[in-house]
Parts: sequence; structure tokens; C-alpha cells
Amino acid sequence: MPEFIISRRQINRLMINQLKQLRDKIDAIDSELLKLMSARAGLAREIGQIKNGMAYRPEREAQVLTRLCALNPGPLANEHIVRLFTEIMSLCRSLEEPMTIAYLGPQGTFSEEAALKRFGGVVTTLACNSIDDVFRKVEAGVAGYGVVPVENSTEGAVGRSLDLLLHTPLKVCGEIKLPIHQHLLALQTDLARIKKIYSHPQSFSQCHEWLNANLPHLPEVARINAASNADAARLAAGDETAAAVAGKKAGEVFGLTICAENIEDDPNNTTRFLVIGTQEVAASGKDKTSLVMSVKNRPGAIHELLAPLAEHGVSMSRLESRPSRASLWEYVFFVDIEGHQQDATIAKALQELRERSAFLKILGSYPAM
Ligand SMILES: O=C(O)C(=O)C[C@]1(C(=O)O)C=C[C@@H](O)C=C1
Repeated sequence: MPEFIISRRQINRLMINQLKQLRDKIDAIDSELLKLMSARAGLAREIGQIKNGMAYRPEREAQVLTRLCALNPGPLANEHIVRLFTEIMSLCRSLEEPMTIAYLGPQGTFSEEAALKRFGGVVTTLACNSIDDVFRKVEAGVAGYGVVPVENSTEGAVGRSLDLLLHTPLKVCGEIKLPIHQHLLALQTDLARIKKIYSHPQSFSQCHEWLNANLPHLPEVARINAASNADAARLAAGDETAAAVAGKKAGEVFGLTICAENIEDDPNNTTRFLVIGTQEVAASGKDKTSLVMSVKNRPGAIHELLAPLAEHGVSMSRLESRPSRASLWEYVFFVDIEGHQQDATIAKALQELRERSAFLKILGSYPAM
């Protein structure tokens, strides 16, 4: 039998040919994508002229993403399809109208990450120094929308956001669930040299066990509270013996190295953010409605108040109580239900809730994401 000996040079040539063929195919596909993308952008611009204002339509974007995830043939994961098409819609939207999004800053916070996750990168972001300021900027029209944290899976509700929702004329236009990964960040990676750690109190408690187990030489007093994770990263960037517990983005902004990754005690640690704006969002087909209400303080009151939800088969995904501040031991209840306020069943249940409550405010209906 004849033997074929292929030289290394021939193998290289074969590989180069194969690479070239595959890259030619990618070039051809990219040309098609470019044509299709330009056609898509042109259509979005036409839609923008018809709509004449309010370019952002959360319900439509949710429908686009849901449809594409259902069609997704792979190998890209649905999560990647969502990222890709969020950017495409962000670009298309920018041709209709420039958008400014206010978030709880400074640059590098999880709120900024949440804002970019929902709106994509083709927006102007406005870092605010408090949750109050995010509300103020949107109420004053300086920003079209705002992004505020509302609850964390480990730490519970963000009280300030709830208190402000009670009084604001703004609507809840969307929700963003962001997996929160905390890292130990510093200018250098020798843990033994770290003498103090900066972080936001919430982040400290999310990483409590890891810090105790991995930095036993550091007493609790060496944990210094910062106004935000990004601020913690800024402080650690000025001191070789300091570290910060913060997200990856904050480390990048301030030039820190990751000493230890994903140090949160609960790997499913997630923060839920709300998008606030002036818009009443139309139904997407899979929605949530947030409301806040109060009842007179007497035995069984909350049970009676919520009865219409059970009677109409409406699912409640969240119930949170807050002191009302109006009088001692009076509470308001923040409730999330599944469905849109314009759905017939939901409208009926809401009407009955309104009749039974001392006060009821619908904060908004928006796509459940
Ligand atoms: O359908 C619209 O209303 C559009 O403006 C188009 C489009 C898109 O790119 O698909 C862009 C912005 C909206 O938020 C929703 C969707």
C-alpha cells in the first residue's frame, strides 16, 4: 500500500485554505447582515416618524426578544440573542430619538449595568448621587427614564425606592433582574497585604461568610462602608493595602485587579431594578402590575383586602410592607401581580381592591422579564 506523507508545510497550507474558505463565508454573511441591519434601521426610522415621540416601547421590545428566543436555533444561547438584539434595538431607537437614562451612580455601579442591560449601549447615561436624585431627574424631564434598585434576593427590599414610588407621579415601565457577582478587587493580588476593605454595607453582608473564611487576619473594623460599590473601588484605587468588594465594571473603571472572583455567599444573588418614566406601557402578553395600597389597621384586614385577587385567580408575585410614615404602626403594602391592568380580569380585581382599600395607587404595568 502506498504511503502518503504530508509535510508540515502542506498541513499549514490546508489549514490556511480551510480558514480562508470559512472566512469568505463569514464575509458573505456579514454583507447580508449589514444589508438586513440597514433595512431594519430604515424601518425603525419610519416607525419613529409615525409614532412621533416616545420612541421606547418596552412591550414591543419584550415581544421582539421573546419571539426570537423561541425561534433561536443555536448555537448562541438565548441570553446572547437577548444581548445582541437589545443592542440592535438600541441602535435603531437612537435613529428615532436620543435617550437619556438616569441611574444610581457613580459610573461602575450595578445600577449602570442594569440600565445598559435593558437599554443597550446607544443611550446617554446620567449618573445620579442618590435614588432621590434619579426620581428628580426623570420627574424634571432631564432624563427620559430612570433605573433604581428595588429588591435584592439576599438583602430584601430597597426601602428608599419604595418610599419614593409611593409619592411620585412617575410610572413603573419595566423591571430588570441582574445577577449580582461580587469580586475582591485591589491594586495587587497578595491577600496577606490587605489591611482594609471598602464596600457598600449591602455588599459586605452579601459576602460575609467568604470574607470571614478567606481574610481571617482582618477584624470587622477593617471593613469600611462606602456610599456605593463604585465608590469603594475608587477608594481602593488610591491605596496599595486596601481592597474593595464590588462588581467587575467598578474594578475596570478604577483600574483594579480581581483578587478573588464571585465571592458572594449565595451564587444566585440577584437584584431587581425598576425602570421609571412618564409612560403608560401597553400590554405585551406577559406582564406584571405593581401597586401600593393601605388598609385600616384591624385584625384580618390584609387577608380581606387581598381576597379579590384569589377570587379572580390573579397570581401575586410579591407582597412587601412598609411603615406608612403617616401614622405610627400603619403600613402600606407593595404588591406585584401577574397580568396587565387593562386585562379584563385584572381590571375587575383592581376595581374590587380599590373599593376595599383605604388607599390604592397603581404604579404601572410592564413586561415581566
Ligand atoms: O416598533 C417600534 O415601535 C420601533 O420603534 C422599533 C423598535 C425596534 O428596533 O424593533 C425600536 C424601538 C422600540 O422601543 C421598539 C422597537
